[in-house]
Amino acid sequence: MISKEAIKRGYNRGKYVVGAHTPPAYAATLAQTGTEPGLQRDPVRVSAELVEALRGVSDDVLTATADVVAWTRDWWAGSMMTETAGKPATPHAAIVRVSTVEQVQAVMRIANAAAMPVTVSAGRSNVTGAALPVRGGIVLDVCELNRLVGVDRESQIVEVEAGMFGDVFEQTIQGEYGLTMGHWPSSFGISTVGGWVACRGAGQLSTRYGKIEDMVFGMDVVLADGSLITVGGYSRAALGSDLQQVFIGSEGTLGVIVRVRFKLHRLPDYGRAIAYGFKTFAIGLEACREIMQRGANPAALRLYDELESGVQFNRPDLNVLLVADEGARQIVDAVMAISEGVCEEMGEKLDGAAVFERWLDTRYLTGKSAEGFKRSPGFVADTLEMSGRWSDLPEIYAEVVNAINAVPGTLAGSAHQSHAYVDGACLYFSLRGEVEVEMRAKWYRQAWDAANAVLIKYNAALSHHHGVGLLRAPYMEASLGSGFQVLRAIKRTLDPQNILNPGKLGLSDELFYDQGKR
Ligand SMILES: Cc1cc2nc3c(=O)[nH]c(=O)nc-3n(C[C@H](O)[C@H](O)[C@H](O)COP(=O)(O)OP(=O)(O)OC[C@H]3O[C@@H](n4cnc5c(N)ncnc54)[C@H](O)[C@@H]3O)c2cc1C
Repeated sequence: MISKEAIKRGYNRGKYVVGAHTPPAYAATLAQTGTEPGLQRDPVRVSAELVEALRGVSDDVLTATADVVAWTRDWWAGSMMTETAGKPATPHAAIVRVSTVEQVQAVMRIANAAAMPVTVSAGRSNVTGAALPVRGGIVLDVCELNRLVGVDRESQIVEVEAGMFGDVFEQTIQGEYGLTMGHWPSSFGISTVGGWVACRGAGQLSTRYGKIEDMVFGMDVVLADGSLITVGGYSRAALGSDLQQVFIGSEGTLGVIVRVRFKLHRLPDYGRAIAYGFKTFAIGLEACREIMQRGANPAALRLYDELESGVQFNRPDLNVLLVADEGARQIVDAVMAISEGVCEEMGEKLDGAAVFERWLDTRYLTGKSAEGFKRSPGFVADTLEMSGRWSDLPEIYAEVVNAINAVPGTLAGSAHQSHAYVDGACLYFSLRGEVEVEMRAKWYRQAWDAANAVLIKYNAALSHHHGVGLLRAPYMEASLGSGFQVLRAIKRTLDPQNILNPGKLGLSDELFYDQGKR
């Protein structure tokens, strides 16, 4: 019912590009293309000879600066700040477009032989700079690698190529098979299924259907040397470490995901929603914890702090909680009975139908973190989603909001709880600042440094679903501690020349190329 509704109402009121990258709003305001890179270091140029070789094995190769700027633009605030200041993030690269697995393999063989960096690019809806070719080289665009391979109806498993966009994917499995994956990120129309896996994403109904790492049954990956491997493929297994999980969330640094097999669910017709208000965010969190720990898992369990409750539901006096579920009637009714029982003990009943309708109507509009604030040239808005234990979350909420608000130039920090588990939850913070245009990057980094210092202190996960990219790279070693060396070792083994998306996940951007060996 909530899943059906997403397709029925459409993404961003239909204002987006279907089946290809949708540019962020600021792109329409740019008068001209700069050529000096804002975020590239010593970019590797692709020689004319190599371009010819790539043309021979792909559908298209684009090298004109204006094309490269347009085809590497993403949704990260960092890219926006540099490009609107006259320096596009990554103007030097060759965009190589492919539509078959064999082409991906052929491109990787050529790149591997030349020790040429390759950055996989899909919907480019990431908000971390993850798909920016910071060392130049090849940008491998997989958006045309987008066929639905087939469905095993009995096992409810779909096989799909990585570049299919989320709206097309769900429309197809709902319309043709009466199934849903239940993965509903706020970017579902502008992101691809491969991008979901590569970033370890989460959808709005994750409390019932799980996060993307719970949904992948198996997948095929092309490695740095062009070889094709298959990982996963079992309901559960005891075959040593789970190799599939190594590639989920690897952000294009370990291989190119080319085909994914996902678990599906029957498309529900039944759903219900309730809403309650709480005096403090901490009490609201307590209610969420109780609901989860009493065994209920409503598809959406979302608690908004006062600032966001004011903007979203016109209730700045309360912390509004929406509990919504879909599925078999008996299960949904039981989940709602448990949830209602908890909320009655701690909160004030609100008009559930009105809160639910407002959420359904606005949840897929882009630019929500800026809502309620006046935009100006010096205005920057961004979001920070993390996860922590229930026992730490009230302090984390208060300390992160205080830390953001203490940075000069901040307009406001706020948060909602967006994904809940038995042991903890994801808090999704919004940060907005307004400073002199040339001070935006400084304000931005100070705000992120301040918030991450709190998260590292509590040993919380710095990201719950947006991933690392360039944005969180500086904090990765401090966050993962002694485990970080394992990530480095895996990277060295799978990609000894460091050609796959160098400089991301906090890993080195040093190339074999730099050592004068080519
Ligand atoms: C308005 C908005 C709302 C958002 N809401 C959510 C949300 O609710 N939940 C959520 O999880 N995220 C959300 N995001 C973030 C973003 O949409 C996700 O990270 C998404 O999964 C990225 O997919 P993409 O196809 O756009 O990938 P890209 O941005 O093109 O790439 C992201 C990273 O994945 C790598 N990659 C992409 N495809 C492959 C592949 N086939 N093989 C190997 N590596 C690959 C790239 O190299 C890059 O490192 C939101 C973003 C926006 C702009």
